[in-house]
Amino acid sequence: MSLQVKAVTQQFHGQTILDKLDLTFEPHTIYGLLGRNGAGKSTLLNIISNRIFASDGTVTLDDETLVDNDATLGRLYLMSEVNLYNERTKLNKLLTTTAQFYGDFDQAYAVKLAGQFDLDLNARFGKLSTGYRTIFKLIVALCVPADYIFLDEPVLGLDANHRELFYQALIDTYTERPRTFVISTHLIEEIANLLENVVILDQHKIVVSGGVPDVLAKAYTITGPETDVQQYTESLNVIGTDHLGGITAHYVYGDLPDDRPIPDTVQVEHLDLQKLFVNLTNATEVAHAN
Ligand SMILES: Nc1ncnc2c1ncn2[C@@H]1O[C@H](COP(=O)(O)OP(=O)(O)OP(=O)(O)O)[C@@H](O)[C@H]1O
Repeated sequence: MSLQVKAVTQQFHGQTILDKLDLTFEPHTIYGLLGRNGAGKSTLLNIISNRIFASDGTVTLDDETLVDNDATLGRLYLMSEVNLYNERTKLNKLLTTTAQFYGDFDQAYAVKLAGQFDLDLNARFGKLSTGYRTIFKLIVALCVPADYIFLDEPVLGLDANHRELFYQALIDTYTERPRTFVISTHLIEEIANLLENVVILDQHKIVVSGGVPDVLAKAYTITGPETDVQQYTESLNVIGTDHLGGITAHYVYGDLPDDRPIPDTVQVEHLDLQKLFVNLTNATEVAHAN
């Protein structure tokens, strides 16, 4: 069972936004979908959940197409910025309607989460603040019985306390009922510990895709005097550099050579996900690798 994106291309007004993307989302895994503003994350999620049609390529779930296939589409849920709800309808009613649509909707958990977030279910959707609109949509996303849940900017407008509450709820519900979550967010530091896999989009392509530990295992900071650092990182995949006082840092993505000793003056450490992301997607840097 997996969701496969094959050679998906999206063009808007002759401009390529996504260029022949190949991706597999495995069951029961939490993914981070990362990319700079305008990288095409929402476009990809909208294509996967059949809200827009790709210019080319296919998306399948267990080898079944998602286009005009309600049974397969029902196994997917996309929570996004778009408000699908009638402003005048009360939240209670919206939950009941959703429960009628999705047979196994976890109404009890929805009510419990609403309590934790201090969300009044008697309120009308249109009366909610930006943050509470997001909270309501998140609650629905965490309670639908879909196998693949796509969360596009799930913490938009949420204060720090509510973000913490959401991350905890995500872990709780995932532990209780494993399924796949694909989370698109710019708050990388906050979410890094939750992610099992990461996909990074840049320049219309996937530049990183894999398990977070595997990806970070080959992400390095090499620091020391400039000439020594330069000598050591020569011909390696240097994705960024920094200079602080007399110290130079080269950020490297890829395996380090076995046959090149690390000079005593040079320190090798691992990068965290955010630093790796920033360097990989920095427009001034050209070296990319998988
Ligand atoms: N319906 C559309 N018509 C024309 N261009 C579009 C359309 N939807 C998206 N785009 C363009 O496609 C590009 C990617 O947009 P998208 O919203 O997918 O990026 P994103 O990675 O989600 O960005 P952000 O992090 O800023 O939300 C942008 O340049 C955007 O202007």
